[in-house]
Amino acid sequence: MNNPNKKRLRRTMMFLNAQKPGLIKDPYIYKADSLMLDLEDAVAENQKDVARFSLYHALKTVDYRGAERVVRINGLDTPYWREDIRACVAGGCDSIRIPKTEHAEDVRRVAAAIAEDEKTYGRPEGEVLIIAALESARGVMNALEICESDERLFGIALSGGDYTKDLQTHITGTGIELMGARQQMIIAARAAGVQCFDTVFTDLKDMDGFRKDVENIHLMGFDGKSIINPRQIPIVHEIFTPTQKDIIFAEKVVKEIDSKKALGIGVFTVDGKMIDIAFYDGAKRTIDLAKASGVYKGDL
Ligand SMILES: CC(=O)SCCNC(=O)CCNC(=O)[C@H](O)C(C)(C)COP(=O)(O)OP(=O)(O)OC[C@H]1O[C@@H](n2cnc3c(N)ncnc32)[C@H](O)[C@@H]1OP(=O)(O)O
Ligand SMILES: O=C([O-])CC(=O)C(=O)O
Ligand SMILES: [Mg+2]
Repeated sequence: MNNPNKKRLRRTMMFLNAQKPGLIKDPYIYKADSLMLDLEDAVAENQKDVARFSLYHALKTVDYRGAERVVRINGLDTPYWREDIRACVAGGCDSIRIPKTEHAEDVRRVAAAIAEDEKTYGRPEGEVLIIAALESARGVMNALEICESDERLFGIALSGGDYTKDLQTHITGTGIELMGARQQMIIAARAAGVQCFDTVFTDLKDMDGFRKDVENIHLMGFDGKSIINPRQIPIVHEIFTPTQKDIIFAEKVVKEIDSKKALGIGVFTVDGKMIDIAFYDGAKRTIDLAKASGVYKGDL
């Protein structure tokens, strides 16, 4: 089960309420990398069946033009999650987001249900992937076991609203209250070789605060961010896409390391900066990210 989509580009993962046909009929126009159709907290309790029905038909009929179709199902402590998975798999979704994940076993329960439904609805085994949202102190403490829980899991995401509630604090806009969780989660994700995503920023009036938040999580090593509104997309894509200056430098590093290696030279400078083999993977990653983002013009 080696699904190449596990590593796809996911700078922006945009939530939209599956209850609203006006939102789910054509959200690909905004060009988020992933669309997260929500059956959980954005949907009122007495609208769960309506939202699931509408989601199924959207998955069946709308061409999302290459955007990943992720569905956030209801929690495993609700009566809805099993039917949610059936609608997702039968409808043709790409991935399932598990909310409020606390243990590796939560992921394995969802994976077993997906496997059953893939068989029933004739989909290839392993096609539907999983992302686990960590929304509590226990979930964050168990980040590594969750990252290593199942082959289908491509990543974990911090869900700051519920997480700060569990910590008995609140979202401040400064990021102080999220520091520990962010650090622990990115370390766990990298140790396990899966992707890691930051939480939503809900103050749509504070675009400067949003930009600072994105800059910080980019520097911490996150792969992308959950977002709630199309206006947030260009800022995240700008920060998460390598600049032409970064790309040209990375190309020089890769080419120089390759050619100096043949000459038996291990350490040298590029544009006045010391370079050795330790810089190779980082430079390669910049080029791969540039290619995936569609901004690479070179020949590597
Ligand atoms: C803590 C959590 O659990 S977060 C996850 C659950 N939350 C969600 O799913 C909320 C997702 N976001 C939204 O529903 C909306 O952005 C809101 C309610 C926050 C704000 O809505 P608005 O005030 O209408 O936003 P805004 O004026 O910027 O909308 C501009 C356009 O973008 C569309 N739009 C807004 N948000 C989204 C979205 N998430 N996905 C797709 N389209 C969207 C609007 O429909 C509007 O389209 P129109 O110009 O054709 O009418
Ligand atoms: O996943 C997210 O970022 C949104 C969410 O559910 C939370 O903040 O609790
Ligand atoms: Mg939540």
